Amino acid sequence: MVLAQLGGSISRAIQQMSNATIIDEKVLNECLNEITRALLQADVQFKLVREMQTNIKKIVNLDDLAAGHNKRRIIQQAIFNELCKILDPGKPSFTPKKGKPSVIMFVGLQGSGKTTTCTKYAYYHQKKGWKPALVCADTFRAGAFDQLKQNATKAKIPFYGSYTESDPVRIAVEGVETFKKENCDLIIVDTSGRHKQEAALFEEMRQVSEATNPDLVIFVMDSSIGQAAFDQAQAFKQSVSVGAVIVTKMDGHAKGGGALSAVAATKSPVIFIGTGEHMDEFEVFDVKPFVSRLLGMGDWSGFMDKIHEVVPMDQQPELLQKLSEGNFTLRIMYEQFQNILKMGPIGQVFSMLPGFSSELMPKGREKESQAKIKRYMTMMDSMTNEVLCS
Ligand SMILES: Nc1nc2c(ncn2[C@@H]2O[C@H](COP(=O)(O)OP(=O)(O)OP(=O)(O)O)[C@@H](O)[C@H]2O)c(=O)[nH]1
Repeated sequence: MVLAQLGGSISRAIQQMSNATIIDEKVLNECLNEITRALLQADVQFKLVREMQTNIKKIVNLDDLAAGHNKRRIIQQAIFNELCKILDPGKPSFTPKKGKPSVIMFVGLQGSGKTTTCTKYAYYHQKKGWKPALVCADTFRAGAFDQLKQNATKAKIPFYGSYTESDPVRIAVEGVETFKKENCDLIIVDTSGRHKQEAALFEEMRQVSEATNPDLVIFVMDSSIGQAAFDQAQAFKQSVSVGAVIVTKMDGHAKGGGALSAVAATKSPVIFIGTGEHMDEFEVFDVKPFVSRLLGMGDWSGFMDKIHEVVPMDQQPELLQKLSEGNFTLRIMYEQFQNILKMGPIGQVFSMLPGFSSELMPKGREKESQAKIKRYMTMMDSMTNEVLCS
């Protein structure tokens, strides 16, 4: 997973510090230097890393911490808070309201995944009862309209675009008007990919924004973006009022630190992440559970939600009752193994438990573990049948 290596390095630095008998200035500095190195290696912008280090040092004043204070926990919490601060500027993004038309404009660098993400965003809301529509204002890339049309048709979402009109402003305005008349409540405008060096394309984006007056501009960013991330993201923010970020390709193995910098540059929250090429590989983004899992600190609330999702409500009290009576049968064990498999990729589930960073369960090994559990299941299946039949 993206950023897994960074998470692993930070966790190791904290662990090494914990192993020290006394946590003094020297030990803290060593830990922070290690974290700084990891962040820089992962492509996080230098200025951001410096700021983070200064803030942590300000918060963790070892002289002021009375004996008996759990210094390790305080330092770990400070690192956690600083990473959260990068990903969440503290002000929520505009939230569209069902039944009331909202215009959402997608912008970003070339190939960042805008068109794919527009459809994912529309599909996600459509499943929740919204009436979304897609407008293709990308007249720059040949094939952009065809791609959007194909995605929209597959998801049964209405779309608007043109093969002949070359003015994206005109298409965007016409599309938005059309879908407002059709009472669509989420009108999504896809725009061309561009870099800050392309002044004319930036001016064009500004014009589309001015003409359609979007309620929210979403900056779509590829997680593998490197050192140039901060400046590019800042240029977008200065041209149009970016209000939220979606980070794509989180299923890859990119270093991901550039993405952290770019998020900081937009001063806007990450609202979703893309985790694959398919329409439903799209997740709501929550900062705290994400950073918690990244640092191997677990995500108990996410884990409990998963359990509630897979163990049917009516079976939960019965299961607890049996367990409290020490009544743990082969049948219960079998059913619980089945439930674990329903919880999704095993790596994702493990990363919710404290002590497991996603680096410890890389993608390749997830399949291996899932296969092992499946083999246990088959074994358990025949054992259960044998016991029940005898
Ligand atoms: N693995 C993975 N691939 C993705 C994800 N999101 C998009 N892609 C792929 O990234 C490539 C580029 O996506 P597009 O949606 O065409 O990107 P774009 O930003 O619209 O491209 P331009 O219009 O040229 O700027 C495609 O091959 C997508 O399938 C993701 O979350 N994970």
